[in-house]
Amino acid sequence: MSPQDLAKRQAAEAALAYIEPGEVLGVGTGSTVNHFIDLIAEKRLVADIKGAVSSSNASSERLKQIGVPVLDLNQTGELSIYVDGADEANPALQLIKGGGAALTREKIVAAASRKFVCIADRSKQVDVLGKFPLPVEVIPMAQSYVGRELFKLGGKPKLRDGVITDNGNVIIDLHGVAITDPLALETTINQITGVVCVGLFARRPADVLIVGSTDGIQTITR
Ligand SMILES: O=C[C@H](O)[C@H](O)[C@H](O)COP(=O)(O)O
Repeated sequence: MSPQDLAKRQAAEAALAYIEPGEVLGVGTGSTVNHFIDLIAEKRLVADIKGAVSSSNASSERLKQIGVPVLDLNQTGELSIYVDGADEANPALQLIKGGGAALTREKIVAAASRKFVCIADRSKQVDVLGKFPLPVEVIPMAQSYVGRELFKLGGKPKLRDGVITDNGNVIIDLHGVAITDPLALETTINQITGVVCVGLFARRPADVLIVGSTDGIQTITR
């Protein structure tokens, strides 16, 4: 396992402590979350979990494989805990997410959860968000229009080739914008017609960030 992968696994392992027995768990998407799902099985915690609401078809499949029932958010009500990774996190625990194209469902599950526990390796920590291209999920017929509107914001919008989201939409990645005011940019992009969701989690940041590294675990709480 690479040092980065090991760091992701360490963060994922620390997040197991947030699982509330008998509760429905929110589960995100990505390689760090895959460690979290695998660890639930390895540490024999499956029976503790009533079920999970998942943010992607990929995570749903992985959860079912280890025997965790995947539930419909419309049937569960508010969730106590949501565990997910991130592409970037700033000191206010605002995030860029969507490198795996799951941003919309991730934002929905995060919004419907009381506590959002974000797990990451140290490479994801930044002072200013925006080195990682900002993913925007867009209704396919609006992709050219939205691209032109995003261009006006000063960055370089690029269609993510060959990617269709679980919701049947496309992803435009906005490159080269240093996000000094995440709340304002989230609002601006949300208001572009044809945008389904922007992968900027400023209005709903993480509540806890667990960072894994070769030096060990660091837990940051908002
Ligand atoms: O759409 C994907 C998600 O936002 C992921 O949580 C994010 O891309 C981080 O993924 P990873 O854990 O693979 O670095």
